[in-house]
Amino acid sequence: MYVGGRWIDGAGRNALAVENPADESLIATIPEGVAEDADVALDAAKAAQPAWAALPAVQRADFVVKLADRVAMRAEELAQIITMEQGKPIGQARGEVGAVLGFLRYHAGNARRIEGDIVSSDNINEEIQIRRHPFGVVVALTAWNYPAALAARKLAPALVAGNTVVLLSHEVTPLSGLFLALLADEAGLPAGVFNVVTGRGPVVGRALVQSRVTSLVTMTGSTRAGKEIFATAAETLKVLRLELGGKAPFIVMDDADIDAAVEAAVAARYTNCGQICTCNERMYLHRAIAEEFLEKFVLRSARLTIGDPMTDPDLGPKVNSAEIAKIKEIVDQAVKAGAEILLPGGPLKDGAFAKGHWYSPTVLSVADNASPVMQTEVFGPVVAAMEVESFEQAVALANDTDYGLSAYVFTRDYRRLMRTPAALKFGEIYFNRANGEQFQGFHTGWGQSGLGGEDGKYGFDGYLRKQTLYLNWG
Ligand SMILES: NC(=O)C1=CN([C@@H]2O[C@H](COP(=O)(O)OP(=O)(O)OC[C@H]3O[C@@H](n4cnc5c(N)ncnc54)[C@H](O)[C@@H]3O)[C@@H](O)[C@H]2O)C=CC1
Ligand SMILES: O=C(O)[C@@H](O)[C@@H]1OC[C@H](O)[C@H]1O
Repeated sequence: MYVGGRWIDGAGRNALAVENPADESLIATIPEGVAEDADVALDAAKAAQPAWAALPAVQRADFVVKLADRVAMRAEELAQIITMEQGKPIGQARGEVGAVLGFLRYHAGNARRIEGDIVSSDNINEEIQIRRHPFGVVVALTAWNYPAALAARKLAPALVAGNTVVLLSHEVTPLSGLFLALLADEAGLPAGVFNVVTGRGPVVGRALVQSRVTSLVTMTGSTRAGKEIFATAAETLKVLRLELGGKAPFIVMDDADIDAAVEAAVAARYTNCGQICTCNERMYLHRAIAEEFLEKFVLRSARLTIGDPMTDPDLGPKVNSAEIAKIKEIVDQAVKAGAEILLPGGPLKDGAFAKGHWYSPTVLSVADNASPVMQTEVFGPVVAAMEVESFEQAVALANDTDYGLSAYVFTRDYRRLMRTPAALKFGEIYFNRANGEQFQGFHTGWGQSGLGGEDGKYGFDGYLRKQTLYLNWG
């Protein structure tokens, strides 16, 4: 762990194994942190925060840019760490490093945009000012699907805003976060400004959320864990930013460019082996184009390459065996409930796949939106399609979910396109394109997909609290 500018070897703690999901080999062990580790890290962050906040914002941003420069210098090492611990194909891991750089550099650019307001008062000789301040100590909890990018997405705005940070690097993929700490150390970040602890969410994560030292918790992960964190945070009324699960609908209408829709549906389902919160999780296809779309989609899915992620295939392994078991269960339940199998796919266990966590692209067709595969987040290379009669039916079925993160709509009808934002209850909608947020956007989940939102000016503003001054000189 990296606390107060020093490396702590975790002596006296249990060791947690870090596995390479491609071959199940042991690549590292990390300390299984306990509540005391959380407290020590929070104290270091608290001690460092006043001096950090006192720096002009551009000087804080300079440190963040130096960190970005170190990431750029050692980009290939970080990409290989990501692939080894998480399993995404190396080309996609390089893309994740690009996202780390983007988050760091974008938010460094916000340093000169921390502003306030002067508002007219109802009283004579009085002015109202609204100021922005950092919260203090921010706790960052990340998912395993983008272990480096998700950490940078929180770290960069938090630091530029004047907060200090304690990151719990997910126990399944802890090495990327620890490597970022190493690079931050090389970049000369002052001690205690960025701290990284390891261990399990319900133990060290819970202690981080519970502590009175923590002012704000920013978490990306499952809706289940988000609810636990919400409950824990209630005791001390913490400010929360939760980026949770999704069940994105992919709507293709009769007037869509079918080939473009197929390509986007493939990218949005299978990138990172389907392990993205914005992935295409269920498809609603207008009956006039459903047959053509599915024929092409199944063909493209069947042709995707799967194998050793270091050789940069289309799909690497899933992150662990629990995830394989979870997906298999969803597919089994869906088939029991009447789903038709269009591409059997399923777990791979033989030959080159004897070791590792492999799941081949699987496509189903369903007639009932209540099917488990249309309601439960898969987070893997499995997708089901359902025929619809109209745009209105597609929207109603898409909205029939507790989630509200992202949605896809393929249509060339301008009227439909303009009606969609008010009709679909999702925080992020992709029209006529595949997934992939931009740094200046706002990644935000509605419903049980979270609260808060990240990126862009609104994401940055989330790391600043407001203070109102009534200045009377009467
Ligand atoms: N909306 C979004 O931006 C994204 C959402 N996700 C969602 O994340 C999920 C997969 O990620 P996982 O790593 O399995 O998430 P997870 O929910 O298991 O863990 C997320 C983080 O929360 C911590 N944590 C877990 N339980 C905790 C507790 N009781 N108290 C405090 N901390 C706790 C974990 O240690 C980890 O750091 C999927 O559902 C996916 O949709 C993933 C990426 C992006
Ligand atoms: O969190 C996700 O799964 C996505 O938002 C993903 O995370 C980092 C990448 O830049 C995003 O596409």
